[in-house]
Amino acid sequence: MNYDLLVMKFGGTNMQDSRAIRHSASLAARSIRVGVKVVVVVSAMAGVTNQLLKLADAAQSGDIAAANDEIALMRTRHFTAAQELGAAPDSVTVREIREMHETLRQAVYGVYLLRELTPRSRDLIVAFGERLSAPLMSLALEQDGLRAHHLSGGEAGILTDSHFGNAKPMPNTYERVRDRLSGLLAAGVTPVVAGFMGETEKGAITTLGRGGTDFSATIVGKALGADEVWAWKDVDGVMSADPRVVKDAQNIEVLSYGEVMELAYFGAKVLHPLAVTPLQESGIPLRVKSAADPDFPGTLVQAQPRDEEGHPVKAVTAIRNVSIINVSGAGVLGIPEVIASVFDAIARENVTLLMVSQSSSMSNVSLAVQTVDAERTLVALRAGVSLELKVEVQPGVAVLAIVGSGMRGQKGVSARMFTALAEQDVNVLMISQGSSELNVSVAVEAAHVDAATLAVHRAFGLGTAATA
Ligand SMILES: Nc1ncnc2c1ncn2[C@@H]1O[C@H](COP(=O)(O)OP(=O)(O)O)[C@@H](O)[C@H]1O
Ligand SMILES: N[C@@H](CC(=O)OP(=O)(O)O)C(=O)O
Repeated sequence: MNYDLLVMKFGGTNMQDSRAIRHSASLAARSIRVGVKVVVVVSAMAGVTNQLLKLADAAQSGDIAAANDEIALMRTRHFTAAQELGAAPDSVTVREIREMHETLRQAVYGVYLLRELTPRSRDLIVAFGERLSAPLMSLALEQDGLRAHHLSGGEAGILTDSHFGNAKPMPNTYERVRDRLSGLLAAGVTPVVAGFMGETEKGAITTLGRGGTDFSATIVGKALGADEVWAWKDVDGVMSADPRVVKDAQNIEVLSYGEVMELAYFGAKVLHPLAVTPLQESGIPLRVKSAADPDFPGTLVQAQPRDEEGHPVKAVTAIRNVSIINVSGAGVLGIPEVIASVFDAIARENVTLLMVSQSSSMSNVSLAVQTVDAERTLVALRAGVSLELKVEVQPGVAVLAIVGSGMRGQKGVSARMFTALAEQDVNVLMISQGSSELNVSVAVEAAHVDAATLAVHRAFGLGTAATA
């Protein structure tokens, strides 16, 4: 296919050191050399986001020495990469990286002085990962003989709400991105955008949620009306299960936007859950591609699903670190106001509910939430609902989901899943099926999640072993 404009996203693994960055730049250069305009969107070097979160926590708890040690390690890593990519010690890139580390150090010192880490200051600190890797990608493209210019998310026009840590693009983002990037592209310059981040109307830095660089790339893709958005990964594409858990997981050739959203929501770390949302209206395809095997087609994500007769399920995914919160109280829960107070309390805390189920006797409601959210959900419920209700938490749970549009109207799919789980002696704690019939999810004990994933993957004939 002849492309005019592509957006290419490179994740942490593809930015992890100078060798990976050089290779990623060469993948963009392959297309640019044949006349395709490319916008590159980059993540932080692998591990840097976690390091930034850790050092911010250290500063907040008063351990500024530990925070500074981490900053020093990060600085060495970025300088080494710049040097290996050919930057001279007095070059603009090295100076820029030095200045950014200095600003980071000051921001972290502020957190230490105040012993306060707000979602706003955490975003400012954590976005340095992407701001620091963008100049490295520009450098690599320039070393490849191309013209490049790097920009922060805000400079690229990504304007968000002030939901720090999980910000969403504002409607006028798309126009702004077009304004900021079209001129560069027309002048033959490749824009390199720092992913994962945007800024509010007032210029405060925000982040789009973990894994948010995929989302940045699709925002840019929509803004520019790109032919496709390519997310380069360290896997072949979106697979039938996490390849770290299921060795014979297979690449899925085509998925619909809806299927990919379900997969990401239910734990497939390969894409950000909202990544496809900017593409839905325009129908721009997203391709997940292997950086190690660039000619392999990977996974095409588009509006229409592609279903194969006899294969209703396309993938199995799992969310680990889940807790179930049980709300019980015979008689009281049947009263609509009481149920409303349960959901009101949760909505106020902005907690994502992974699963909800209510017993038909109306004596019990079970809610599955991420374990990180369990404590505040519990506190909110105990404070916000009738004293007659008992609220208890059960940690150590995982949610397993099967996804595929071919399940719609098919009988026996859940039965197959439950048989596979029963044969593995896995106890099912909760069950839920969305009315869209794109997924069936179950809560199981966390200790059984890998065995359960393998068994369900096998039961639906998803592995290479099954198709060989
Ligand atoms: N269904 C799946 N298909 C592909 N990869 C998956 C799936 N589930 C989990 N993963 C994991 O997601 C990783 C890729 O996502 P991520 O590391 O965020 O990519 P990147 O940082 O390169 O953008 C893979 O290494 C793989 O272990
Ligand atoms: N660096 C951010 C954003 C991101 O998208 O990273 P990656 O593409 O490496 O998953 C994170 O770790 O969440």
